[in-house]
Order: sequence, then structure tokens, then C-alpha cells
Amino acid sequence: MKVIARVPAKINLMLSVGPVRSDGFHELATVFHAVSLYDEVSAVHADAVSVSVSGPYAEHTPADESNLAVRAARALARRARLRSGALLRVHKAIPVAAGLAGGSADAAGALLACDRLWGLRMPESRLSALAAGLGSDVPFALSGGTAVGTGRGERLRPVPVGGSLHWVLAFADGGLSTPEVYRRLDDLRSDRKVPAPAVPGELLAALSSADVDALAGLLHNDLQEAALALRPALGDTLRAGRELGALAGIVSGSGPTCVFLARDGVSAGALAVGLASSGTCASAVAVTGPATIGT
Ligand SMILES: C[C@](O)(CO)[C@H](O)COP(=O)(O)OP(=O)(O)OC[C@H]1O[C@@H](n2ccc(N)nc2=O)[C@H](O)[C@@H]1O
Ligand SMILES: Nc1ncnc2c1ncn2[C@@H]1O[C@H](COP(=O)(O)OP(=O)(O)OP(=O)(O)O)[C@@H](O)[C@H]1O
Repeated sequence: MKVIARVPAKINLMLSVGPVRSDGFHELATVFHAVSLYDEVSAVHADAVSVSVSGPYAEHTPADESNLAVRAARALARRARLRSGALLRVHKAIPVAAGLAGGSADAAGALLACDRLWGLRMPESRLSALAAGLGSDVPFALSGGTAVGTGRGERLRPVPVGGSLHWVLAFADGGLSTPEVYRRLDDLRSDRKVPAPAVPGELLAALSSADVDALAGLLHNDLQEAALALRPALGDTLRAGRELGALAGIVSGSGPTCVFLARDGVSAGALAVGLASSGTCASAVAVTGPATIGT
């Protein structure tokens, strides 16, 4: 039997970063939004867990035991006290270290695919706890849709969205390291008092009514300042997107991908073409549901 999980990338519509906690992580309040750009993770029975990687970003992805899909499958086998293994194949269409949680998508895909392959039917709450142990973004990668994340990002509450939203992702050459971006933010605000993180109610209201004009004024990412300090060229990308008609643009997560809000699908397509013709690789995406699993 072969099980295939298709797992979306995420963007953060709002990322409010609070003080550093005693475990070294930052307290967050964020709005995660799964978008229509997917990695695929397939699993077949094998004696041990291993991975091979294909697709446009294969050469930037580790194919050894540091691969998050391998770590996820092993963690699941340990939790279930299984000796089973799996040959995992990851098709990477989500760029690596891009602020789109591609590694987290692969970890979630491996959990879902191996849970089905090994016939475990593990309850969602236990899968989610395992996911949190693998990375702060992995629980959201399991559930998808749109959700407020708190804690270090692993505590989730679904958020209703009243209609279709259209986004354009502008990809950058080369990734940014998430820990480095958080460290740079700490340096930049070492002389400031950091308030508790919060998601404004107006943002949730704008999502619920799919009011793109209101939403445009409410997109925000506290990590953007740090990502721009590490990669100043992102400032040019953000300006280019706005000049080409985006309602708003921010850096996604820890960057360097920039995400632009478009008024509708046609404007999103035009914006992606405009960015591409000025030399920035870009793609129009829309909100999407949870990961899908098939055999
Ligand atoms: C930037 C975001 O993508 C926004 O959703 C996430 O906060 C990052 O999530 P992630 O990549 O799954 O992060 P993890 O693998 O859990 O942690 C990587 C590193 O990011 C930093 N980190 C992450 C999450 C958090 N709440 N505070 C942090 O300071 C820490 O330095 C940590 O060592
Ligand atoms: N399956 C995987 N896919 C991508 N990266 C992986 C994978 N397994 C391990 N990694 C490592 O994880 C690191 C982060 O990769 P990822 O693509 O998840 O970053 P990111 O999108 O910036 O994450 P986030 O948005 O969650 O901060 C990379 O440096 C990469 O070497």
C-alpha cells in the first residue's frame, strides 16, 4: 500500500512576537493561513524509516535523518511502540527556509501518511502533541485552514473566513534561518519593553467578512523588521508589489518570501505576472483547507 499526503504551505497574516520565555522560545500571537502551494509526502512499508526528495527544491532539502519527515515518522513509531518503518518520498514544491513552513508541512505529511500506513488511527490530539514536539508550526500544518496560534504557535483556534482571499507569493533566492531572524529581532528591540503579543479583534472581523480593504490595513509581521535588516532587498520587493497594485504586502513568517493581498483572483494573476516580468519569481495562491490523504 502507498499513502499520499498533500500538505499546504502557510503564511502568517499577523505575527505578534512577545517576550522570550524561559525555554528560549518567544510567546506569539499569530494568524496562520494555509495557501494553495503543496508538498506531497508518500509512504510505503519498509523495514526502516528513510526518505528521498524530488521536485524543484530537492537540492536544498536534507535527505538524511535530519529531514523533518523522517523525524516525524520515527517519533510516531516510537509513540506507538512500533518496529515498523516506511520509505518516504517527499515532492518539494514549497521553497526551503522561505517562511512558508515547508519543513513543517513535510513533518505533518509524514505523521498523516504513516498514521494511515501503519493503521494507527491516532487521535488528533495525540498527533497534534507529537507535532508540537517537532516544531512550533507543525500543529498548524496538520490542521490547515485559518487559525489563531498562541503559546509558541502550537495552541490553535480555528478562525472563520467569510469568502475567498487572493494572495501572491514573491519568492527570494536563498532562505533565511528562523532562529537567526528571531535573534536579530531581539537585538533590534533590546532597548524596548516588549508587550504581550496579541491579535487585534478588527483583523478577525475583517477575515470573517472577507473585507479586503480592512484586511489590507491590518496585515502585520513583527519579524519583518529583522528579516529586512538581514535581507534589505526585500524592501524593494515589497515596494514593487505595492506599485504593481497589491492592496498590501508583508514578509511571510521569518521570510524571505513576501506575501501580497490582491483584490480578486484576476488582480492576483496580473500581480504575479507583473512581478515575474520585473524578475521576481511569483505565484498567485488562495486559502486552502487541511492536508488531504489518499492511497
Ligand atoms: C516564524 C514562524 O514560522 C511563524 O509561524 C514560527 O514561529 C517558526 O516556527 P518553526 O520554524 O516551526 O520553529 P521551531 O522549529 O519550533 O523553532 C526554530 C527556532 O525559532 C525560534 N522560535 C520559534 C518559535 C517561537 N515561538 N519562538 C522562537 O524563538 C527559536 O529560535 C527556535 O529555536
Ligand atoms: N523536509 C524538509 N523540508 C525543508 N526543510 C527541511 C526539511 N527537513 C529539514 N529541513 C531543514 O529545516 C530548515 C527550515 O526549513 P523550512 O523550509 O521549514 O523553513 P521555513 O519555511 O522558514 O520555516 P518556518 O516558516 O516554519 O520558520 C531548513 O534549514 C532545512 O535544512
